[in-house]
Amino acid sequence: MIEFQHVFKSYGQGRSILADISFKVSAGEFVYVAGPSGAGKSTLLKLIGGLEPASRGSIQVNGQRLENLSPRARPYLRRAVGVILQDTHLLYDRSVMDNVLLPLAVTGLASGVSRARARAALEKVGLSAKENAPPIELSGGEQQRLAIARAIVNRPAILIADEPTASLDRETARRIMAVFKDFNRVGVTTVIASHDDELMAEYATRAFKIDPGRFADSAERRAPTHNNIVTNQILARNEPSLGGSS
Ligand SMILES: Nc1ncnc2c1ncn2[C@@H]1O[C@H](COP(=O)(O)OP(=O)(O)OP(=O)(O)O)[C@@H](O)[C@H]1O
Repeated sequence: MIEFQHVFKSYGQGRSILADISFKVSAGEFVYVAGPSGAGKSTLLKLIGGLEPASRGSIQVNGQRLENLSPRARPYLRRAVGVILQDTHLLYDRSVMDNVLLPLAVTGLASGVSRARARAALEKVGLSAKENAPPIELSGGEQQRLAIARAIVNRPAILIADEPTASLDRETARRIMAVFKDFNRVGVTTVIASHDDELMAEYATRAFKIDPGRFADSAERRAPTHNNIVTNQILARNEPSLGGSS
């Protein structure tokens, strides 16, 4: 579903943020990416979402190689990967409904179909009652749920989220994670960047730990070579949902 092979990333002429990263995420997994501030978690998510190009190496997402993706294939990638960035980029001068309709605007769906889909997305995140409100009237947790609704309205195969619980209290954070888990249960491959190991351990099936310094991937038993340690740890408590018992 997601495969990185010897991926390097630097911005401009700067140092490598990610160096020789290789990993695979299978369909239906729930992975979280950990690591200290500046380690490159957001960068990793942006590479998966095709929002930043790799400097070297090969990235495959949902069957497509990103390094030679044609401009025509780009919208399909956008639809296959739902993205929730740290700054949710909500449109504060539009309604909740309009925010969720936005990604559907380019799909050519009839407006009735789009509205029905947007309603279904809002229902899934528990925001049906707020569809006419402006996002500014929503709490932090509700705004995060709106960002999730907007990310899943195109029914992506993969959902990536950057620190979606960062500024939320424990109970609200758990509610957000439960929303992600619900989507993951129906097969959406989920990758979340987070500092919150304890919370993530409750939901994720695997942890990638990026440590700027050296590189190793314990699951593949590789010797440390380059700049980043990616400890790839299976979280035994949470079985992958696809093909699993739940
Ligand atoms: N667009 C950019 N241009 C130049 N440098 C960047 C850019 N985006 C990120 N960086 C740099 O890349 C490094 C990794 O940043 P990134 O945001 O990926 O880390 P992070 O692990 O997500 O950090 P945090 O936990 O603080 O969000 C940082 O040194 C950052 O300054």
